[in-house]
Formats: sequence, structure tokens, C-alpha cells
Amino acid sequence: MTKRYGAAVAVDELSFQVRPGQVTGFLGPNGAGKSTTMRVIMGLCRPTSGYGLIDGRPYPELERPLRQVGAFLEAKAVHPGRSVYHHLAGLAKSNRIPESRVNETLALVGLQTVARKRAAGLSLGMAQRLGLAAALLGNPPVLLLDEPVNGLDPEGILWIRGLIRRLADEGRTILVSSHLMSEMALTASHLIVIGRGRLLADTTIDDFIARNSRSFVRIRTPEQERVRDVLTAAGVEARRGPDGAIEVVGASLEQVGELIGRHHVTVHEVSMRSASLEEAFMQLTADSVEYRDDAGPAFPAGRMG
Ligand SMILES: Nc1ncnc2c1ncn2[C@@H]1O[C@H](COP(=O)(O)OP(=O)(O)OP(=O)(O)O)[C@@H](O)[C@H]1O
Repeated sequence: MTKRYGAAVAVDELSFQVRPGQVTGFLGPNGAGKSTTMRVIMGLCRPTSGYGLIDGRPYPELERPLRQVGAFLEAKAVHPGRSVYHHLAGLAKSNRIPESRVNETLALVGLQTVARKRAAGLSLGMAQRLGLAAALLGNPPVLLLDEPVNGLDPEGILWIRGLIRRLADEGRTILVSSHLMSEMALTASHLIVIGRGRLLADTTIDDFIARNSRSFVRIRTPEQERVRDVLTAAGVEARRGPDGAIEVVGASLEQVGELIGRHHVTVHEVSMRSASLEEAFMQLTADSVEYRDDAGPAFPAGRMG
């Protein structure tokens, strides 16, 4: 699939497949093209070239769309004066879904108590749940969820993670987008990573973790300059961590400890750490982030000897 807006390329020859029975995380920084891809799949905008198919067919050809695919894409256009119940009942009616499904779905997303409330009076979290209810109304085997945790409180986030996993365990095909690796690590078992509309990775979460978890030695010291000089003189690569601590890659904890001891410098901490998945994701997508802080490390990595 390719989607251009004038000269700008939102989705660039992107190709991937989402399989049933697992949660596939659709990960990419802001503006990477996740929403556009989902909108094309849902027939909400036309691709410049290529296609998005659901169960082998383009969206407009689906006979009973709401029963075949449910989508949660941004805040739904809900009539503000209509009640939660009537919003769903209207959708059910126009899609020939039995009205009994409305209460079932309200129970599924925990909105029974506000069924009579007008949509305009809903909190952000409740509006999110209503959007999800609309996606689940037709009990579809395929679900596309665009940043579903956005706007939810911690309890709501836990709830939705559980719901998504349960829906996948039932054998559904689930594509969930996020710009947070940490969120994906908790829900998805497969990952599609994109940046600037291009595919960067199509892999299992386990494989992504195995390939991207790097360890380093972390040093906290009041003698930054001296420690840096000692490391550089020994040909050890060092960089500045996000909190100002020194991070050493390519040397063991023992090597670093001995170097420090030999030169009698004061340290407050020398410990082994693993880079977070979030960092691995940021590194993978670094070249595809449009406006990144390109200040680089506070001091250059030294390599001598
Ligand atoms: N209707 C449009 N007209 C012009 N450009 C658009 C339009 N919709 C999206 N874009 C551009 O396409 C690119 C991809 O946007 P998209 O919303 O798909 O990304 P995203 O990965 O979903 O990001 P976010 O997490 O910020 O929503 C962006 O550069 C965006 O500005």
C-alpha cells in the first residue's frame, strides 16, 4: 500500500499481514502512517496504489461489514444528544444486528450504568469505551484499534489490555496501533514497526526483545571528567545516559570496576543495566522521526588504544 497526500508520502510501499489468534502491535512514532494505513483498510480513504484487504476482500465488498471487522479509529462521530444505548441501537439496526447485542456489548465494555446517559456527557475514558463498544457490536472476527489506550486512566488501561488479549485468545485477528513500545510489549505477541510510512520490522515480540536488548555498565560519579578520561584512555566507549550518568558499552562490569579502582576515582554507583525496549524502538525509528532532538551525546564516545 502507498498513500500520498500531494508530494507527501504517508504510507510508502508498506506490505504486511496480520494473523488470527494473536495481538499484532502496529508501532511507529507520531506521523509514521499508522492511522492512514488503518483508514485505507477500512475504506475511509483511497490508497494511491496497492490495497488493504480483510479476509481477502476490500472493505467495500464486505457484505456485513460491522460483523466482519470492527474498527476503533479516533474519537467516533457520536451525536452528542443521543444516549449511549441509542447510539449503539442505531448502529445495530442499520447493520441488521439484533438489539439484544447492545446490552451484551455495554456489559463487555463496562458501560451498563451509563447506558441512558447522553454521549455529550461522557468522560474521555467512557467515550473511548463507547468507541470500542461500536467496534465490538457486530462480534467481528477482525479488529483494528488505533491507539485504544489513549486517554484512559491506569485502571482503564489495565482493563483494555486484558480485553484485547481475551479477544485474541478467542481466535480473532487484532491489529492495535501505538507509539509506545512499552505498551506493545505488554499486549502484543507480534510487531509491525513502521517509520515514515515504511516497514522497519515485522517480527515476534520475543525476537524483537532478543535482538534489541543491549546491556551496558552504568556509572554515577561526582568526577565525571576523570572517569571519562580513564575510560577513554583504556579504549572503552562511553556515552551520557538520559539522567546524566555515564553508560559504557562493550566492557564488562569487572573491567570497568578494575579501571575505576586502579585510578582511585570516586563513584557512587557501578552497575549492569539493560537498555529498555523503548530505547530499542527509538533507535530503530530514529531516522524516521520527523522532528527529533538531534543534540547527540553530551560528550563524544572515545575509542583509543
Ligand atoms: N488528510 C491528510 N492530508 C495531508 N496529510 C495527511 C493527511 N492525513 C495524514 N497526513 C500525513 O500523513 C502522515 C502520516 O499520518 P498518520 O496520521 O497516518 O500517522 P500516525 O502514525 O497515525 O501518527 P499519529 O500517531 O500521530 O496519529 C503524517 O505526516 C500526516 O501529517
